[in-house]
Amino acid sequence: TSKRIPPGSLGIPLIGQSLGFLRALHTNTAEKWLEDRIRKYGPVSKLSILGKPTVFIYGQAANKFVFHSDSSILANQQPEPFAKIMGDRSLLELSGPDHKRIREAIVLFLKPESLKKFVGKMDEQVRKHIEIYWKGKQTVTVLPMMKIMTFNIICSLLFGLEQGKQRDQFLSSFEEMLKGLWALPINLPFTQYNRGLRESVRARDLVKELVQEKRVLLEKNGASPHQDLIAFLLSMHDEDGKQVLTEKEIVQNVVLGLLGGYETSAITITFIIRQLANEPTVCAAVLQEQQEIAKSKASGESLTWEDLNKMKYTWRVVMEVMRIFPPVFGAFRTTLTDIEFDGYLIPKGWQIFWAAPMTHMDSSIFPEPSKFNPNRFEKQASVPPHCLVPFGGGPRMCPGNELARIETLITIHHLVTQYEWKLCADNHFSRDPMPHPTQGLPIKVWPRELA
Ligand code: HEM
Repeated sequence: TSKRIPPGSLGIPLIGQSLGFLRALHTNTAEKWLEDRIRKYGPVSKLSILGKPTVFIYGQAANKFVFHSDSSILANQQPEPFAKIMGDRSLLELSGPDHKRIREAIVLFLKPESLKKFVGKMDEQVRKHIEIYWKGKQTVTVLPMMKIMTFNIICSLLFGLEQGKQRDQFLSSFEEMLKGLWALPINLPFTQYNRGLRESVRARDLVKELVQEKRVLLEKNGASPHQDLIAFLLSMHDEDGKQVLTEKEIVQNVVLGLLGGYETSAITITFIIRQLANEPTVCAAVLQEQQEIAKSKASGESLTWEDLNKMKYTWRVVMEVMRIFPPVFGAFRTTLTDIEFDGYLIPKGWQIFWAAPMTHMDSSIFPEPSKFNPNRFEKQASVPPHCLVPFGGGPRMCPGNELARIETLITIHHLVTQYEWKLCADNHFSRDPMPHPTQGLPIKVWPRELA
């Protein structure tokens, strides 16, 4: 082929530009880091991140290309740390029929019609959380509290695991696993990558035990297939009576669901709380919408699916928070053949890197992009396709988006109707690689006096 490989440099072997990029994420200058690249090399450029040659592409057409290219040319193979820590049978590593089979099974459990019946239970868990961690307190550090809450919700939904020692063991393993994902793939004692690898083995062993316990319970008819994701997947059989997912696939994919789901949701809720403190007018409008819903309920009555569908303004606030502060900065694909994009050749086996902020903060797509303005979503059709991508897009779009919507709306409902708050720390945040506000967002809280 006569096409050119994109401009740029691959840097020092193995390390490439990883350190510079990770530092930029940490100091919350990753958008600028990428903009500098674009100024220097143009819209398509090569670099090396997390151990592999990579091409960075951005914009509406680039997002469409990443999310909708056929999986036979653009696979979801991740950089080495993701692959080793998450395992070779997780959705993140699979493409084609295997991806489709596992994803369809998980989506069947996470689709809105199935999650509807968990709204009451999630409502109960959010109230319990607020009762324990917020009631009577003068200050609350939001992010760690929200991580506990979303971890608990997802643990009971995916694993059927309620509060207790087993669940606490999980939390510490999962935190280390998450940190290891975006580490340099240098496996020496005391590196973050090494800790991530060790904890991933421990976490998978814990989940394996849980799967085996659940299998026994199901065989004795003591568990409902619909009570949690593990029971659901264990109960799925094809026409020949064969279990649709192997035990290894169940283990790796419920771990993926938990890892993909709890910190992302906790961060979204944390940034909403931060934003409501910074934007009194927006906060007043959210309060008004939520009080209308609260008025229609008896004291202590749970929120329902129908209530969530009335939270239209609050949902616009959530979308605006995810536009400006996307929990997932970006992700990778791997080319399975030489492919062409925008006149350049991207060789087989290279990574492609997409980054959400590049369209979220583009003024030709979202006018005055730094301005927090939930009303920009009043007309859904006003957002062009492939531009608002906090959950990705296409056949790999986040299957947990409905679960995230439900837990976020329930939490905001209870917090704004019961409490007021103001920030105790500055507005700064860093990305590790997910955005973390200074000191985890400590706030002063007091009960809301009802008018
Ligand atoms: C606000 C919360 C969340 C955000 C912002 C988010 C974001 C994302 C993004 C951007 C992707 C696509 C990555 C790519 O295309 O490379 C993704 C995939 C995924 N997410 Fe989420 N997520 C959230 C919550 C959840 C929850 C609650 C779950 C699980 C219950 C979950 C499970 C997954 C899984 C399994 C995938 C891989 C799907 C596949 O490859 O087919 N996520 N998520």
